[in-house]
Amino acid sequence: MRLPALSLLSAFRQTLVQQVQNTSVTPLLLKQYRLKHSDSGSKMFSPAPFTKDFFFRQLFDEATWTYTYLLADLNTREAVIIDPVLEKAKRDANLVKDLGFTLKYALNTHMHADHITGSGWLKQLLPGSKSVIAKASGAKADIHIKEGDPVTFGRHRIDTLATPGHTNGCMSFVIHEQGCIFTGDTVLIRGCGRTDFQEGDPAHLYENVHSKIFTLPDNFRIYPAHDYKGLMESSVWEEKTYNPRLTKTKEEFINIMDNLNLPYPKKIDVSLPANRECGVYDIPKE
Ligand SMILES: N[C@@H](CCC(=O)N[C@@H](CSS)C(=O)NCC(=O)O)C(=O)O
Repeated sequence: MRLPALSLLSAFRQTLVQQVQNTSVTPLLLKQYRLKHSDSGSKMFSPAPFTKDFFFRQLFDEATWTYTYLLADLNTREAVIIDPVLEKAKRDANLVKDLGFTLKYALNTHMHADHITGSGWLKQLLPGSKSVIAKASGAKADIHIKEGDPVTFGRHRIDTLATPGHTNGCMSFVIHEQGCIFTGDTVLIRGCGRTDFQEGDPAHLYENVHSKIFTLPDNFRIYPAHDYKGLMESSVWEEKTYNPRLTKTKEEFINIMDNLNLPYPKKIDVSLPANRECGVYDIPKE
């Protein structure tokens, strides 16, 4: 009897697994073999490569554990920066200059409570750049956006998603072609933004994540605004599988979020008033 090609392939794999099991191969090797040859393995390890004309740099503020992202079109040299931090504005401006980029926009995923945005000062350091934030945030900026308003730099396009829950004005920025999303504080790696101040609403956060972020392809990279454990990126698949909060039911999630009992961010009293003014309030003189 002739076996169809697919059955032959799976019979071959089965034999291989049996052979591996019968030898002294360690369980780790077996696990790696299974991951490599299963769907979940490829989903986990195969983010789409960035295109050659796309520049990506993750930057870090060690005082507040904030990630800032500098993106650029390598042909036109137009750049955008996502979630810059005031104290790092000079570093970021110097990097933009060193690389021969022109900063078009300083984007904020939301009105941060733990640090002052660098967008106001960057506008002064890099004249011509404009600050951007969601209208729903209530913060001042040169450009107010809502869901669906595209943000472009060179030929690249950021699609904007409204993902309120941590704050009313939270947005996530997707670049479909590069297979990545910048989630701000909406999805953190194995966590999510707290919902106990500003306009926090755990039900909204949960619904927005499940309907707008977890519906993206599994291999999309997730870049958050913070990580407190040293992790740098995740993927839609990883967070759908391992996020200890967002994998729960909505009711369980609300219960978790209502009982986090986290201390308030140390800089909340200076950050919120400054960020309402786009971070131009109390700019360091140096
Ligand atoms: N200790 C930090 C603040 C830590 C914190 O509250 N982070 C926020 C995002 S910044 S408002 C958050 O949502 N955390 C979620 C979590 O589960 O930790 C400081 O003092 O700045």
